[in-house]
Amino acid sequence: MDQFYLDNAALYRTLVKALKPTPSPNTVDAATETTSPDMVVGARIRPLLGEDVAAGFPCAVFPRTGQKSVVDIHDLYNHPRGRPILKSFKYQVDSLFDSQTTTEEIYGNLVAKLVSFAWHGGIGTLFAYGQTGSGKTFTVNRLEQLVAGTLMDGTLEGQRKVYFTIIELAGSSAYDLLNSRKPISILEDSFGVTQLAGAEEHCAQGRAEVMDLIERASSFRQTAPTLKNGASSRSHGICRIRIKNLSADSEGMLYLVDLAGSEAARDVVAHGADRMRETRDINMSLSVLKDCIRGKVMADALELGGGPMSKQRKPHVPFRQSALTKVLKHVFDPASSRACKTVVIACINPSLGDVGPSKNTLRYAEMLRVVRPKTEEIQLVAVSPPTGANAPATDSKAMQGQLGLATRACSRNLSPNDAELPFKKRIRPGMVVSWFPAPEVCSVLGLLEEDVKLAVVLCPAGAVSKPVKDALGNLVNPEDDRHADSEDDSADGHARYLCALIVPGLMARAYELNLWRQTVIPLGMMEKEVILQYDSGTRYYYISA
Ligand SMILES: Nc1ncnc2c1ncn2[C@@H]1O[C@H](COP(=O)(O)OP(=O)(O)OP(=O)(O)O)[C@@H](O)[C@H]1O
Repeated sequence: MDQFYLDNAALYRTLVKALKPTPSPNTVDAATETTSPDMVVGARIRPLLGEDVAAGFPCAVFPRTGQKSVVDIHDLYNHPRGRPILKSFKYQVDSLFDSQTTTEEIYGNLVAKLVSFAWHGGIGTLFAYGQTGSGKTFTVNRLEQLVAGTLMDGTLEGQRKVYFTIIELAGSSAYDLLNSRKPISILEDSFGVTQLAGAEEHCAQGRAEVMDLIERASSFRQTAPTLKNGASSRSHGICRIRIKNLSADSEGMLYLVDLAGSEAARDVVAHGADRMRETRDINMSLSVLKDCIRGKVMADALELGGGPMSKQRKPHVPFRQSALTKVLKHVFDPASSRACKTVVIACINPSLGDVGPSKNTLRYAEMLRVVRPKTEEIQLVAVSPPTGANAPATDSKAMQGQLGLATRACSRNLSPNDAELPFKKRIRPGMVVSWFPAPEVCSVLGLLEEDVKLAVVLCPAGAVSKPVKDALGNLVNPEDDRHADSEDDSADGHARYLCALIVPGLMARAYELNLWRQTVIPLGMMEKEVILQYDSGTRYYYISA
């Protein structure tokens, strides 16, 4: 894929330059959205580094002018019958920091509030998330120093004792970075409190001592180089600061978490089975973290609204499923009555060479924002460049190879010849279609009228000779459908297909497949083929074209 981007870098620049930045009328400004005040999702775009520029990769990530906290990513896709085309993807966060923003400004905007919250007895947590080489360690290291400065310089009101513990989690193992990387254990005591057994807690006496601790921990952080970043962290780094108020006998907590890089599969290919396993573990723990953050924020929102209604399920917060979330039990346990505030900074490498992971990082960031679903709209802008006699020919086979994993995680039919036929002539199992059910069908199926209706084709309805019921006990293929002759019917548009519903996820542009919610859809009700791409980080599908 890198070679494809490099070969087409000049075309990419031309296409991006020709784009007209028209703000979408459907875009919701972050300021007008209803998100949890206790959960802020920011994104930091790092500058293009000398090595990115030297490699020839253009910038692919652009903060949108005129729309606060919206970022566009323009990606280049191979086209089977012409030159590559540009597609644009829009992401919304709560606070966006461009490549000129300093860590000091980010501290002032997002982190200083967490410090004062923890100083007054709350639990503040900061996560830096992002693909490898995107600037997580760069950001967290400096933030640790700034936090330490504030805590130690005496400007905060009152007297506190401040204790530092800095650990590293690699898979299910944990190490004390302030004690020569000695192995420690994560245990739950009989009161249900997570203990870092064996880790030393340092009572900080002054600013210089804390800076020294931070420096020491950072030099012990285990790293193994990836293709992308020569000094990559393949582990989660957690700085825990306990702030004890002796006069009130209470304590606050501040966690600064430098998450392991979400490494792209293509980088792993060059390494061995151990690295594959390591990457799988990291991705798993990041996925559990996402479920915990969302679950906790939603549980808090329900609590504030007077508890779950009779039909609402209490959100599940699976904090016991990974070592990382076990350590952060204070933050996630729904049974905990402690006040929590969380800030996530999604770190982005703006290079076109890293555009896939950047999209994943921003999708993950969007997943963490708990926005009311009714304000969410599908917003995907596909921009086709002009084609002409001078358009370079592309080798579609070579391109499929370059697309590699992305293509396999996609609902697209891999036979390029089929693309010539109208979609109704090439219906196949696994094809995703948009359709337009009548309002009464929507209400039976529990679909909202304003949502885009998607379904995946399973088989011709006539292929199922027995009655089929969905998980709710509803018959989905009545007698008429079972005897339909799909060959003849397809000619006049009367064929019917057994399909499973694809329904909107909890955030904008995300969908989930409900295989258990089946229905029969007549060909005439199908509108067009829709290509979905699966994102393993968020475990949702996204419309790709
Ligand atoms: N805002 C920035 N300004 C200048 N350089 C930056 C910035 N952010 C990151 N860098 C540089 O980018 C490189 C990668 O950054 P860093 O090591 O922090 O990435 P990372 O996301 O922690 O990667 P990994 O997950 O592999 O550990 C480093 O050389 C760092 O100095």
